[in-house]
Amino acid sequence: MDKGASLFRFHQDTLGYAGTPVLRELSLEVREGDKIALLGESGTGKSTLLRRLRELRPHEVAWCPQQPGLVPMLSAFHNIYMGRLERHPFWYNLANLVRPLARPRAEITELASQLGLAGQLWTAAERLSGGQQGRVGLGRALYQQKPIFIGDEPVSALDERQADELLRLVCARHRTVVLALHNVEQALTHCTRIVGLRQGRVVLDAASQALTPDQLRTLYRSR
Ligand SMILES: Nc1ncnc2c1ncn2[C@@H]1O[C@H](COP(=O)(O)OP(=O)(O)OP(=O)(O)O)[C@@H](O)[C@H]1O
Repeated sequence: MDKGASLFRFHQDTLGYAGTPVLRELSLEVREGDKIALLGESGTGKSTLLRRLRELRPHEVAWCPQQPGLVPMLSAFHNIYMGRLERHPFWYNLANLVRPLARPRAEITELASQLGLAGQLWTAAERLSGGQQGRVGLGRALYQQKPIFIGDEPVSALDERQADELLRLVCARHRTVVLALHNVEQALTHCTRIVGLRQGRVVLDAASQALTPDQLRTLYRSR
């Protein structure tokens, strides 16, 4: 299969915060068509890398952060709609806030049913369960309709069946996907490439088909 165009390329780079390095000697290339799972212990730098990817191509990235950051008083519908706020003029967004317009209403109703949120579309975010809030956050990222999906543990609040369904949806709707995950089976099932981090360094970068869950679990073993 042809390799897609290069989207992100790091060569011996350091990523971190205000002079504090988190990822060291980072060499990594992400190409169009990649479906990458980032694995590694908590605190090893997965979110730091994902944030950097988003900063590098802000207009092409559908961003699903670890904390969905929903507006508590607004409905699931309106929180999902916020994924496209910037695409519309102020008056359109205001009109849609007061009385949802036909087009976004149809689009978001359809998306909400794929997310298993059909019955919660008009419920305020603050009245949803943690898993439902996570799905609204995911819906907002999907509604952005950008070619690259970057998700920071986007299904961590969901049960296995829902997580599998939604990861399938994410991968079907985006050519390029980079996800921080903790579940090695989910990573191998849904992603074609695994990047493993340990103590701020890339220690694994291989095709999923060449790997087993046990090999991936070693990323979480203390040495
Ligand atoms: N905004 C920030 N300012 C300074 N340091 C930060 C900031 N965000 C994260 N860090 C530090 O960077 C390191 C890596 O954090 P990061 O969130 O990238 O890890 P992670 O692998 O995504 O962890 P988790 O699986 O728990 O989400 C940690 O030591 C963390 O304290």
